[in-house]
Amino acid sequence: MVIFGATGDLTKRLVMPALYNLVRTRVLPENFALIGVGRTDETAEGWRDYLYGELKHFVGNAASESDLDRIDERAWKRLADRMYYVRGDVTKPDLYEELRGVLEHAEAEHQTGGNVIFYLALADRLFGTVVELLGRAELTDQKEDRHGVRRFWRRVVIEKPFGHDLASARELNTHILRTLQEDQIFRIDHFLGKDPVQSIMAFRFANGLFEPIWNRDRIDHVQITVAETVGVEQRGEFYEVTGALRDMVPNHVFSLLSMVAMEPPVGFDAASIRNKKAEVFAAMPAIKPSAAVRGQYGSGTVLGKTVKAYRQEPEIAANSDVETYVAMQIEIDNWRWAGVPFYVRTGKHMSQRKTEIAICFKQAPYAAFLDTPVDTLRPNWLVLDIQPNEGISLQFEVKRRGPVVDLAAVRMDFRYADWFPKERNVGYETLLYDVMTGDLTLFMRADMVEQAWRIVQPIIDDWGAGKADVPVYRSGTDGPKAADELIRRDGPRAWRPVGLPSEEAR
Ligand SMILES: NC(=O)C1=CN([C@@H]2O[C@H](COP(=O)(O)OP(=O)(O)OC[C@H]3O[C@@H](n4cnc5c(N)ncnc54)[C@H](OP(=O)(O)O)[C@@H]3O)[C@@H](O)[C@H]2O)C=CC1
Ligand SMILES: O=C1O[C@H](COP(=O)(O)O)[C@@H](O)[C@H](O)[C@H]1O
Repeated sequence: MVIFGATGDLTKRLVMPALYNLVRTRVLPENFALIGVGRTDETAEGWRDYLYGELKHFVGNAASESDLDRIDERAWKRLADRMYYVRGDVTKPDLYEELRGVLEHAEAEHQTGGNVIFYLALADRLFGTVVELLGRAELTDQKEDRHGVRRFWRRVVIEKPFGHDLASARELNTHILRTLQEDQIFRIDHFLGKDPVQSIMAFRFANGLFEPIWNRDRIDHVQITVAETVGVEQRGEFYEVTGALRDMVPNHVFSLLSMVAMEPPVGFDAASIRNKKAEVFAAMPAIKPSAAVRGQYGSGTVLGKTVKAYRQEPEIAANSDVETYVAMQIEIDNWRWAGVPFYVRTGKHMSQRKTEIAICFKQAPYAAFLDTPVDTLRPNWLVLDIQPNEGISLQFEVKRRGPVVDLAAVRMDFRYADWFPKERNVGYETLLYDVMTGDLTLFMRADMVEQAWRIVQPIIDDWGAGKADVPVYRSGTDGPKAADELIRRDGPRAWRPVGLPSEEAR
């Protein structure tokens, strides 16, 4: 594997810890090598030492507190012994000649068989250039024998954001497809590496119970929430040209939505699953600006800590109108979902970190209980908790104990932690493993990325026109008031509270 961007944040935070975990659990075979590329004047030894120092902070989800600082030295050594560093500028063709030499050395030394993953942990403006230069140096050519059987493969992992809008995403696809075949391209979305997200398909399609009610007959609406407590942190420069909509919606939020909304695939191969997800995107009309709301965090208190307003953060313009919160109503025009609104929202500096998909079922049509008007019955909620709690819960009505009929909403909970031992993983392990095995299921195809941008393009255009001020919401709250009005427009609906622990959220 060649990591372009070896000295960057993503490499230390996610890619290296995931590789280390794959080595530690012996998923990664011995015949591999890792080549880091960066502009920093560094040696292989210096690069290894730096990453070793960072590993303990990011290796994640330790089974117990005492495991947090503990690194399996033998596993680390297996990895470190196979690490190389190449200093160079990815926009300069000579780098790729030097890289070829190191790849040949690694192949001879570690019997890699010629298979190479190029991981583009770089700013998105460099994606097209790097792929083009890899191609010109013939490093993306795959070798087949005279019977057409592949002797070795070359794959490219591309980070997000994949484009800034529909036009740039199309342009980038056209650019990289001049060099690569679609099945060499792994457009990564780390939300799909999260176990509870992958589990959505198992929940829907491995149980006979839910699918018959998973449609417009029984479902009133769906809410998807990706609430964060973090602010823009040190990423001001990136965020000022990105904002919450581009950063989260056409990628992470739509990935969650497609898992919930897709039809059952005919098989569990990549093509079948990606086709079904692509059909969902194709059925989603472009979102009208009137169905979207944005906000920007002001100062406030998040988890007991006083925080600054977005406009006071480093590298942020004092008059910035970039959104840190977005909520919207989405339609899916197909047989299953016609008339069922999907409300999605995501924001920074909200009251609590919580990602959940909540499915609200239609209320019972009539109350058979004396003195219980039908409008006091609560709807059933099925909630898929993605993070930080991982689980699934179902809310329903029961009768309280006692002589009178008095109804109460209760919940049946499944928690991953109660059933399965906690694993030390950072979420990228599955995705990297899938790249190694050539499984494209969890990666976005060119047409899917373009559809996603098509759907949000009218909002990008409208907000980019700077016609209106961005409403400010207080940090530590659940977003701007306009979002509450958005969900109330078509019926007596309300957002589920973010601020309460999910155990209490009703
Ligand atoms: N950080 C994160 O948590 C996440 C990041 N991403 C995506 O991953 C990608 C990388 O992000 P991140 O790691 O945060 O960015 P950083 O700015 O931290 O790192 C950028 C890396 O690119 C290298 N680089 C930049 N220009 C060149 C060049 N011309 N030639 C060679 N190397 C170059 C830098 O090398 P040097 O410093 O040595 O110059 C550095 O290693 C982005 O697309 C981002 O959107 C996606 C999800 C999460
Ligand atoms: O890609 C991104 O995702 C993170 C949220 O990911 P999580 O796994 O920590 O929930 C988000 O903070 C960041 O802005 C965005 O670029």
